[in-house]
Amino acid sequence: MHIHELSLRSFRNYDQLSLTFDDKINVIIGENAQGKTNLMEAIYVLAFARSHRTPRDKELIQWDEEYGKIKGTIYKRNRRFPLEIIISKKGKKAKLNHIEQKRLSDYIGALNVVMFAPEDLNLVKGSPQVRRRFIDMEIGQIQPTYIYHLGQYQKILRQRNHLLKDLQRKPGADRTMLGVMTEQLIEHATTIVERRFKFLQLLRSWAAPIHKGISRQLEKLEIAYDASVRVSEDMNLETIKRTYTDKFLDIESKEVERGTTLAGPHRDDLVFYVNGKDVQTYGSQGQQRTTALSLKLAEIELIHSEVGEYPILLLDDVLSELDDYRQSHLLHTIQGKVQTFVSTTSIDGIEHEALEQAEIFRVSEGTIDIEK
Ligand SMILES: Nc1ncnc2c1ncn2[C@@H]1O[C@H](COP(=O)(O)OP(=O)(O)OP(=O)(O)O)[C@@H](O)[C@H]1O
Repeated sequence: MHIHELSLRSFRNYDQLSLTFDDKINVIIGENAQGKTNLMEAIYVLAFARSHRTPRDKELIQWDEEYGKIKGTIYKRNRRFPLEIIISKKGKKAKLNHIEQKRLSDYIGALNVVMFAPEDLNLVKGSPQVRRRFIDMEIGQIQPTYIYHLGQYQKILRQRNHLLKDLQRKPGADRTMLGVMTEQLIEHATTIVERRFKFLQLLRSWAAPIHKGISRQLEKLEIAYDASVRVSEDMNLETIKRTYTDKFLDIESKEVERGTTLAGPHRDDLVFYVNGKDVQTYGSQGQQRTTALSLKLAEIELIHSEVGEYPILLLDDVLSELDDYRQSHLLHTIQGKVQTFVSTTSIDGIEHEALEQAEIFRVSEGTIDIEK
């Protein structure tokens, strides 16, 4: 799939912008703070109806404006799809084929995007939240109903935590409502966990051979799910549910005492092992980077196998962070098959034949000129 046209209105530092892109490689060059990441972000928001760098949609609207708009035309399975996101101070609207989608889960998934930015190199070293977000975003774009379960789970989790805080103050109060909420929480939690397990199996099957290739056959990558409730990948949904129910019965008093939910997918994590050793603890910076790169490349292949088309790849200022070997591995892998956007302050350090045919866009203070 690829984005053919993109137009922005009052989005970040872009007043008005209209561009058409090459279906292979597009390079966005500019000094710092000119709008490179903002352009990448616009494509990301067009795919996910949310930003990768802020949870506050309002920040996306150009200062002093009432609303911001991103419009794009994408081609997927040789069909043309117009997409549109309108962000106002009151909320946002997502339109697919000019029709507003009431539920974001009906919108997300039309455009598949893989973003690779310097902060993704933190996937291994960073907090569990970074890894949960990674897995959630990826499952969400190939299985939009996952987003629905995740949204419901988070809503019930907030209400349940609120109730647990109340019970913490009045431990003798009636707990009927807590039971009802726990049941609802388990319903969504178990679906989330079961889908994460299935996704992990796929991710592993792609990431392990890719990692082996990048490490010149020297490293074996394994990925484990670190669950806060003792569930395992060989369990079916029924068994996962039973295990969850037992766990929550077990920890009820402790949860009331602490005033918060102590187990569930919001507390789970991923662990990466290279040659049997936990990369987060024992891996060198190079091994951690190779792991992050393998996961990103695996994501591209996984989306291709599930959706039938390659996603769009956004490389935001990340090429210069990779050494020549990893850079060239990445560019070689995507060459000719993945529409890619590369942002950089200078193209000098990036020497690869893939970039020779690229369309070059120069960004300066929120305006873009095309250079051939
Ligand atoms: N809502 C907004 N309205 C107007 N301008 C904004 C808004 N949000 C951010 N900006 C401006 O956008 C610019 C930053 O753009 P961007 O993050 O795309 O930089 P960049 O070109 O990627 O730079 P770097 O190479 O430093 O990452 C800053 O000048 C910032 O003040």
